[in-house]
Amino acid sequence: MAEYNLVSECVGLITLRNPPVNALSAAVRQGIVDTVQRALSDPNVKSVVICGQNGIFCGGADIKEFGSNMTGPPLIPMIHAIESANKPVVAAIEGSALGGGLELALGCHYRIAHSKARLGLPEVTLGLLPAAGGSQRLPRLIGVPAALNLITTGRHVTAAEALQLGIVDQVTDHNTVDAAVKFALSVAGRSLGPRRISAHPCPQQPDLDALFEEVMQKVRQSARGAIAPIACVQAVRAAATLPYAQGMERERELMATLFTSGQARALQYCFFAERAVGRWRMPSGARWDTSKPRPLHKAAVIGLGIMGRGITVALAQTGLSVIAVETQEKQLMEAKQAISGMLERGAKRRGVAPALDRVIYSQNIQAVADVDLVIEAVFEDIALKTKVFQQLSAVCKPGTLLCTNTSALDVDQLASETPNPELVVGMHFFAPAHVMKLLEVVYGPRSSPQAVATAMQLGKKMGKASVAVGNCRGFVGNRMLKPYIEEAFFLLEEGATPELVDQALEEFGFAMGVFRMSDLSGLDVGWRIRKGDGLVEPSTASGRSTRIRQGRRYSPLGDLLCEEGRFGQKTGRGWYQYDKPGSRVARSDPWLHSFLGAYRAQHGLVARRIDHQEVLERCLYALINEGFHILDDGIAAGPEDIDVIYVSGYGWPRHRGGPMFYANMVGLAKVLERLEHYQQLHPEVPHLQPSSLLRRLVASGSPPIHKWGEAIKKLHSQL
Ligand SMILES: C[C@H](O)[C@H](C)C(=O)SCCNC(=O)CCNC(=O)[C@H](O)C(C)(C)COP(=O)([O-])OP(=O)([O-])OC[C@H]1O[C@@H](n2cnc3c(N)ncnc32)[C@H](O)[C@@H]1OP(=O)([O-])[O-]
Repeated sequence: MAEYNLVSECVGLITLRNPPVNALSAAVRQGIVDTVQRALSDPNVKSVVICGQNGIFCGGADIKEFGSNMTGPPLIPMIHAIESANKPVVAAIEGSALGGGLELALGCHYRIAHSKARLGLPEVTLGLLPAAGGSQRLPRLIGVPAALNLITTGRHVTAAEALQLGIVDQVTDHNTVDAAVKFALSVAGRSLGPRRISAHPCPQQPDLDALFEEVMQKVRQSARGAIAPIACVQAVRAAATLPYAQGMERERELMATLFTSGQARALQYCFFAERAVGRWRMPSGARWDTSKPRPLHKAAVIGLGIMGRGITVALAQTGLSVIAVETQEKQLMEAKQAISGMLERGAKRRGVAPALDRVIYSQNIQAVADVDLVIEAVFEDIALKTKVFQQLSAVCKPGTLLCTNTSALDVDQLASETPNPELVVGMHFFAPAHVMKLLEVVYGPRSSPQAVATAMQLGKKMGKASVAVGNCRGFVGNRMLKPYIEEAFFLLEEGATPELVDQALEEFGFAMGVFRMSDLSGLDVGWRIRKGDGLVEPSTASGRSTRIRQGRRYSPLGDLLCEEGRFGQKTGRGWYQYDKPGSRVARSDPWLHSFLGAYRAQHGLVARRIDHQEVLERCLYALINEGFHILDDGIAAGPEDIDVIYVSGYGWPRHRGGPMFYANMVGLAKVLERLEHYQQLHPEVPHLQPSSLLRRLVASGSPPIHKWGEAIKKLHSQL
């Protein structure tokens, strides 16, 4: 809907009305066509202002309409009508002007933005490109390099940067609509030819071919198989090399290749999934809109190792004052330096003053007596964490929320060490904690809805993708990672190499394959956990280590490498070799290949040819199958929770939607059939046994992902 008013006697004011972001739905588009027509045909009107209600200009095309037949007036002629108008049209930009919203503003003759506004063409993040003239008008307005950067990254720019780039004509700290109306009055009657961007020639670039070649190479590399960024470069190239009308035709052709693509559906699914996980529910029925978070003024972090330092920075950047506790003096001093450095760098990036005084350091746990929330981040040892929780229960004021950053230990066991288990939740951060987007908020059977609500709200304030999950071994992310890693080990036993497995996964879209990732995080981390589980056995006299443990197939390959001191990057040797300890460039290691050969010979294993398809099926379907178990256990509220966890914390390629969405795309029957196939070949591998939920979904005709709810009685999915 678009509302029309005559203001200041001769300015037609058009207000977009479609809460919450004034998306350009069919009704809004019709409203704009009608109101622009009305303004242009009203002789009293000398100029026009377009604005959005509720302090937001326009969030772009209505993404919810993409899945259905589009009705209503198309965007391109609507914007052309504005650009070719014979009266000046001024866009009053508050809040956001994104995608079709910015394209609408680029069709206007002038743009006035509030200093807090954000502008951008983020279509590439939805698997699309700016298809309402944005890929043709923006390069003409701000030049090819700047337009290429905005369109291929989809990043939002501040009003200040938009002014500097030439996207907007004026920035105001005051009422934007008033400023726009005043501006519109001042330009009434001026010639509009020079203000029609589509008529501008595209600023020529010296050596245009070289520029596009360089950008295309960079984009192909970072895209990791995503097709939209490539199409974005091709669309801007059309703007730089073709007349406007032909460029628009090229934009339309390229958009047609993207609009119905699986990648676009995956990326738009991620967009809505990231918003759905904020509307969390617990098996008890407690939910986001019935549980009031507790106000937080002061927080504390116990243990200032790598994780504790990152968590302290993330907390301080929300505006909270933080007590950072580390009992070891040397560790405390080093932490203080590291944290100050991270705060300064973060502040510089955000153009704000570093909040160094917001963090108070102490060696004494007594210092946290009056905080509202504590996050414990000490070494991953149950005995040590138990002691800390007992100390906190004695020191903290009544009602203080006690959170643990454990990545695998039992949150409810820690809760039972305190007089108020309802105040205990897990807040599982990912390294580096002030950078990584994902936060698993882990509730135990006794965690109160208020504790979960408070942790989820704090996660949102920290800019995290916060997902509420139930307490179980490895929670969601690490629990699914286990079968994925085990399958990778088994593939090595059967003839694969780390290079082959990693290449298959990286071509699929992962930033890093499982073995390069293992070298980065350190092989000793998993070794310590396997030791804790009683899985690691000393090599037998014959040097042959058993490959069945606790009744199932087990590959000791990782243990054997650790026994050799090969912990990965940190020791310069792991599944790959590195120039020196700490360097990051992985190179094939002949030692590792001969070690694998010897290992197979020792165990009477005959290497066979393994292709990328098998690597993907075994590693990804094992992980997905565990996802179905997690849904059936009610540990994750819905497939979107699992997918947001994997996309924002485990490097699952966003243009593949996430493990559960991918399974839906591949076809549940296919996933089931392949799991059954591999389970027959490897009966001693329980995680290949298809989950009963997967069987139920296939038996009920493989319903689309948003309908999985019915099959999972416990599910409280929202899609
Ligand atoms: C032709 C043209 O070239 C092409 C093809 C296009 O134009 S493609 C479209 C391009 N536009 C975008 O990529 C911008 C997408 N939106 C955003 O980035 C953000 O929303 C925001 C504008 C910066 C506000 O952030 P927020 O944090 O204040 O609120 P929110 O929680 O995010 O959103 C609040 C609610 O609004 C919903 N919503 C937001 N933008 C929407 C959109 N464009 N269409 C439909 N719904 C939208 C969202 O799902 C949520 O719903 P619910 O969960 O409450 O039910």
